[in-house]
Amino acid sequence: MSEAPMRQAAAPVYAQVHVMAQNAQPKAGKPSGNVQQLADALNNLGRYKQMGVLGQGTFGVVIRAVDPEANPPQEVAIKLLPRGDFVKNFKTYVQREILHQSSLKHPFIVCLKEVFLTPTHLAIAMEYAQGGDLFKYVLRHAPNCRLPETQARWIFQQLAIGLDYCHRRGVANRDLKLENLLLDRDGSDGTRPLLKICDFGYSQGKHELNSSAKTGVGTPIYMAPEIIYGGNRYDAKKADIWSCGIILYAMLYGRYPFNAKERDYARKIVTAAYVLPQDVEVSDLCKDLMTRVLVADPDKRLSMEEIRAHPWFLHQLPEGALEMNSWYMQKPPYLEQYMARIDAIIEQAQVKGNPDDEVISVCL
Ligand SMILES: Nc1ncnc2c1ncn2[C@@H]1O[C@H](COP(=O)(O)OP(=O)(O)OP(=O)(O)O)[C@@H](O)[C@H]1O
Repeated sequence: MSEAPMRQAAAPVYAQVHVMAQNAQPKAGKPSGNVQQLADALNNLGRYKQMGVLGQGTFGVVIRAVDPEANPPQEVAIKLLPRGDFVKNFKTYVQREILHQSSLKHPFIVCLKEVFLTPTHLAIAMEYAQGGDLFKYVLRHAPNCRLPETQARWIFQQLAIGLDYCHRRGVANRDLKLENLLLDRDGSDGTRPLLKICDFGYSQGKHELNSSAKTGVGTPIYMAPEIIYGGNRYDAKKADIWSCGIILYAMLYGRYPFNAKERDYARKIVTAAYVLPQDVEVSDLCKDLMTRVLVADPDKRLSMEEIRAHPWFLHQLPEGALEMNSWYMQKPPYLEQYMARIDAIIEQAQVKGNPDDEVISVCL
């Protein structure tokens, strides 16, 4: 058996940033997660009211807060990155996260609301997804950590539609995984959660997509064969589609198709040597789609268009879902007008602030 049990995926690998992270973190100071320190940082803004800490990722602490000035008051999630060396060392990551994600306005993508600078932190306020991440959602389906096929299809449909929109906008995510897919509710009341793709820190933008990607990015067990194989020239959109196949597999079987603990797991990914467990009942149509997505050769892998035309994908797809991206594409990317101000904030975030500095902010 080569499949792996459901464990939190290892941190993403980003050939340059990852090495930098390892070298720079002690000096730059990883966010401590100290609640009082975070509260102080927010008090300087005097607008958001902190409600608790949601978690800490590789690049920052995320807190839950309320915007009391919104009508009605609105819950938000705020990612806090310490000002100074930290932002300086991870400037590319920070720029990608803010610039790419703020150009994406879609119901299946976490919406960035405001970027602001406190004396201590660069803060990114975004839509709060109260259902948590898909990894935990799948784990809650005890005892097997598997979603019923209809539920997995609903999530996959949203993922494909959200990702299709990103790709049409010229953005490839490059770190799609269960942990980076959030849900607007936990579904415990029987309603179907809406998916929210988040974390665009490793994404590739329009200007970069015209040429192929040059940096091997992603989380190992979700990484496409062409990245592992060569790593220096690949189509990031096709690599995203592979990751969707891994996500679908994990939702259905409650395990991953490849086991990063095995010595030859990289070879298995490169040759797409995975098995479909026989102990789980999955329809033939679903297996047909999954095995045509998890194809080692990116040229033979299903394209987004082909996925969207596949009968398993189309089954029980809500009316109008196929057309919704054309509608969202009509909305002009408003980003240009904010670009200079966002750049200025990121520039300023590379130096530490003073306690009496005025808070600078851009609403997106
Ligand atoms: N908009 C949001 N709504 C609700 N929870 C969120 C939101 N954004 C992030 N979180 C949660 O906050 C925690 C930290 O998120 P973050 O994106 O910084 O790191 P990560 O995805 O866990 O790690 P990494 O950046 O290393 O991949 C995670 O548990 C994540 O689910």
